[in-house]
Amino acid sequence: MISIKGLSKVFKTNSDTITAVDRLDLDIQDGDIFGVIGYSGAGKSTFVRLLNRLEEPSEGNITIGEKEITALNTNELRLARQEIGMIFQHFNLLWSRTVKDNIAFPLEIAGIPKVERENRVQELINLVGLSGRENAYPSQLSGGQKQRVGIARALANNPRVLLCDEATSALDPETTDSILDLLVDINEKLGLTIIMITHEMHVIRKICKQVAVMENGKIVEQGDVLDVFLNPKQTVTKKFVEQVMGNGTEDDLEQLLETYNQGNVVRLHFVGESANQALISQLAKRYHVELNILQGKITQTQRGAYGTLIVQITGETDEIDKARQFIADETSVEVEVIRNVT
Ligand SMILES: Nc1ncnc2c1ncn2[C@@H]1O[C@H](COP(=O)(O)OP(=O)(O)OP(=O)(O)O)[C@@H](O)[C@H]1O
Repeated sequence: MISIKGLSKVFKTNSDTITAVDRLDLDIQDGDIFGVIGYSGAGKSTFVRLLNRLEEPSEGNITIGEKEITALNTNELRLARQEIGMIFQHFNLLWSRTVKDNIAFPLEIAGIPKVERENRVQELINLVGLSGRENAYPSQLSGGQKQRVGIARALANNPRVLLCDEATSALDPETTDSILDLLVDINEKLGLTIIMITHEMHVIRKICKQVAVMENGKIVEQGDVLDVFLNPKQTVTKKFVEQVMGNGTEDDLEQLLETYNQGNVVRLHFVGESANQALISQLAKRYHVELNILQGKITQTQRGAYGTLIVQITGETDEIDKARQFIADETSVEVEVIRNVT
């Protein structure tokens, strides 16, 4: 577990004192993909850099596993950092070194013998999907490929924790998704803990299990991603949820019901359902009903699907009842009846 207690960072400039991280407490479970989201200036980068002491804390404790990171001397910290990999928004690669030499770099520093090093580099190249690009230079790679090199390099010494500071913010949406898929794959294969710093709710939605929302150096809301999506409490959290779900206002329901003036209309609430895509087609196959999706938005999280659909159901009453019963008995989707025609 990663345990953070009373962590603060105060920057003092000639004219100003800025508290970037403010008495922060947080526990992160081993093997988790933990997201920290916040707007620019919230203190996310400072927070993540405190975890491996790229920034020295002004106050507080950080414990990773059995090691109290904040109590280590310089030598101990150098060794501990081998267990904490990090990737960056702008990759931070060595431009004069090839892909394989970039990945070998932390192994050289750790004093790993040449043959072992070469084997490990090849293993990492395969893991991140860069076979065939071993001898390319960073300038010859796409953004996504550069981040793959960054990931391979961060994993070289088998870390227990991977810190990701806006790791996909410089990438287009498609490349972002492929890098996020790779991170999930690595989390599952290697079981390491991933901490993702981001300002994009899409990143949280797609891969995180837990999320903390940061504002003014503090964590203002925290929990299971699905719970936070379902029930955002703080204004800042609501804004982030709107990034992926819209503002939740439905078209005028009265008007919708007037336009579709036949049959039953239900609102289906998906709260972590795993088989949502199949649900509508299953209902249509199993029962003599016709289903017409009138409105709605479903989004996928690591904890399942979340969102609502407004669906018109036409057919014989007993078939409609059976279809509704099926949803209630066999799925976690909640059915709210908007119009009941008997
Ligand atoms: N080295 C520094 N010296 C002085 N102030 C700093 C320093 N680093 C960060 N800050 C200040 O600390 C606050 C938090 O910055 P930080 O970069 O951690 O936020 P962030 O949430 O990561 O935002 P961004 O995504 O824009 O980097 C900001 O007000 C910033 O100006």
